[in-house]
Amino acid sequence: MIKVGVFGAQGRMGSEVVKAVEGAADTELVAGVDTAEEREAVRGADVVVDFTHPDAVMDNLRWLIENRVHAVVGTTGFDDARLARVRELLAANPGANVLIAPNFGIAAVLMMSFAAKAAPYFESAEIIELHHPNKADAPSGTASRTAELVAAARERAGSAPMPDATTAEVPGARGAEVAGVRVHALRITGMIAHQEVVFGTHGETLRIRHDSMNRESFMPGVLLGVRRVADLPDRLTLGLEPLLGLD
Ligand SMILES: NC(=O)c1ccc[n+]([C@@H]2O[C@H](COP(=O)([O-])OP(=O)(O)OC[C@H]3O[C@@H](n4cnc5c(N)ncnc54)[C@H](O)[C@@H]3O)[C@@H](O)[C@H]2O)c1
Ligand SMILES: O=C(O)C1=N[C@H](C(=O)O)CCC1
Repeated sequence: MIKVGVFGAQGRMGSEVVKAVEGAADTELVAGVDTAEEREAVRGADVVVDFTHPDAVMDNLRWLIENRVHAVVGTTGFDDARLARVRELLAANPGANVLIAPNFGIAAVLMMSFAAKAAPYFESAEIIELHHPNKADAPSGTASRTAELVAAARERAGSAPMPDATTAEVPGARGAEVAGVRVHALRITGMIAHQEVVFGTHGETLRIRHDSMNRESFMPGVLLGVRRVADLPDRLTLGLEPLLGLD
């Protein structure tokens, strides 16, 4: 039995994780912790899953790493500075591995992988992400990672800069730029998590779309992370790709 704790247990994702951990045959819930509750409640857990808030996750990670508890992190908002801090904490404290994935949906991971594969074949690539309006961060972690993967694939292929004649712009009309790729974030009541990567070249376009219809959709990926995090070859793993044989 893998002993699991959940940070953000009262939240939209955390409450699904609690159900998934309780429902799986090989995992056992030690405790769910939410705001203002004591992290000590998860002591004894082999793995803690964090779906909290970008403002909370770094201190949670520090606590887990210092206490040698493996971490499976779905909370978004990671940038290079945050990742450098996590590496620093891991270097100073033996014992715990960390898996941070911006999206635990298996189909979402495939969508990112397919987008990276397609990227060198098109002049233009832009990303539209659509989420529920309670989301704190924009653009989404998934969109940022997709932009980075697309940019890296284009760079490896020696792609020319994307054409764009815009000289007059209402601020924001062309979206945000992440690794040189335009990202457009929509916040729409009734939606959960959706993304379309739009590619174009002369006479042809390709749109790669992913839709999460509910939050259960993330649970197979979360449980995969819980089962594998302790044995991952690197102390810090980014994305579910290596666990799916995709990188
Ligand atoms: N990686 C993925 O597949 C994936 C999927 C969905 C959401 N997310 C991300 O997960 C995060 C949470 O999303 P959500 O929709 O569940 O949000 P939510 O607001 O519904 O839930 C977050 C919960 O965390 C709690 N919380 C805040 N600070 C805390 C702390 N210090 N300790 C313990 N609990 C704390 C809040 O009270 C809340 O109950 C966001 O960053 C979101 O982008 C990632
Ligand atoms: O609901 C959210 O918030 C989600 N966040 C992740 C992101 O930022 O990419 C994944 C999808 C759901």
